[in-house]
Amino acid sequence: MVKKTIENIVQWLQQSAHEAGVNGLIVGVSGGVDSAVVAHLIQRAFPDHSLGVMMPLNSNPDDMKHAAKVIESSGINELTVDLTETHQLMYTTICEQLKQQNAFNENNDQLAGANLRARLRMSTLYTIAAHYHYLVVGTDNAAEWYTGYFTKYGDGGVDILPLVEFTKHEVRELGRYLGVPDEILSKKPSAGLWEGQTDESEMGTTYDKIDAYLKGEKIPESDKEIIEKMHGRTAHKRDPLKQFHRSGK
Ligand SMILES: Nc1ncnc2c1ncn2[C@@H]1O[C@H](COP(=O)(O)OP(=O)(O)OC[C@H]2O[C@@H]([n+]3cccc(C(=O)O)c3)[C@H](O)[C@@H]2O)[C@@H](O)[C@H]1O
Ligand SMILES: Nc1ncnc2c1ncn2[C@@H]1O[C@H](COP(=O)(O)OP(=O)(O)OP(=O)(O)O)[C@@H](O)[C@H]1O
Ligand SMILES: [Mg+2]
Repeated sequence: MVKKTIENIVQWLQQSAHEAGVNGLIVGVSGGVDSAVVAHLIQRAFPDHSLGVMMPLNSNPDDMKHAAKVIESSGINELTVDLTETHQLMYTTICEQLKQQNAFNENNDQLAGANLRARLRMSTLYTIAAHYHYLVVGTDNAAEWYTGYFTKYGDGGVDILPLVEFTKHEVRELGRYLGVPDEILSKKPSAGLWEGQTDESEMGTTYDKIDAYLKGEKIPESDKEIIEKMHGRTAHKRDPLKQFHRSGK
């Protein structure tokens, strides 16, 4: 069953690239399980034309060690671009201007800086992809997609999304079959956007609950409320065309 699913995704990746007329595929490799699975899948689809990019940015050294393990376990080609200085320079330059205008908002500082990280990674991937003539592959799974737990035009700014129908549990199953190292399969999901961040503590619910809810199973009312609130608030991320002004002319 998992074998067939993987064959289908690999075929779909090959077809997507051929239809787009590109030579191969690229993904950001964070040391987390979602990008680990995507790295293994794109390597299977394009053994000689797949690239994993590690983009440390004040990153937890363990995450970058895990990312290096994924490069090894998948056999994907690798590139590293350290974005620490770029981010610092860009964010402080912007904040200096905001402070001069009295518009710097302390409450939104952490999230604004965090989302800039995700958007710098997106820009880096597209710049590299243009040189290689590759498509940018995203890593969002069904739980992240439904809850909108990603940065619009950051990690959400991609060309194709092979895992968008799979729950977090299913992504781990795919990873186990593909040979993703155990320590990556069992680690706590984190966006790594600030120190100590974990997805579940930020969201206030768990992937197990979101997965169960997406499968139509019963979950506590309080978790359902959190999930539906996130879903509603992030509709604009899943369908940006909805935000276009239409005059009817
Ligand atoms: N109704 C509406 N119509 C059109 N646009 C709307 C809108 N409401 C907000 N917006 C726009 O959207 C922006 C908010 O969305 P966005 O910029 O995405 O930011 P936001 O959703 O506030 O934050 C991103 C979330 O995703 C998490 N994340 C990010 C990256 C990676 C991962 C991970 O799991 O690895 C997780 C991150 O920790 C955070 O909780 C607003 O600033 C506004 O510009
Ligand atoms: N340091 C990084 N280097 C390269 N890519 C990164 C880095 N941090 C995040 N990304 C990209 O952003 C994506 C979104 O991060 P996310 O945390 O949702 O996925 P993950 O780290 O692969 O898995 P998990 O959700 O289990 O942590 C990653 O899959 C990866 O493609
Ligand atoms: Mg992560």
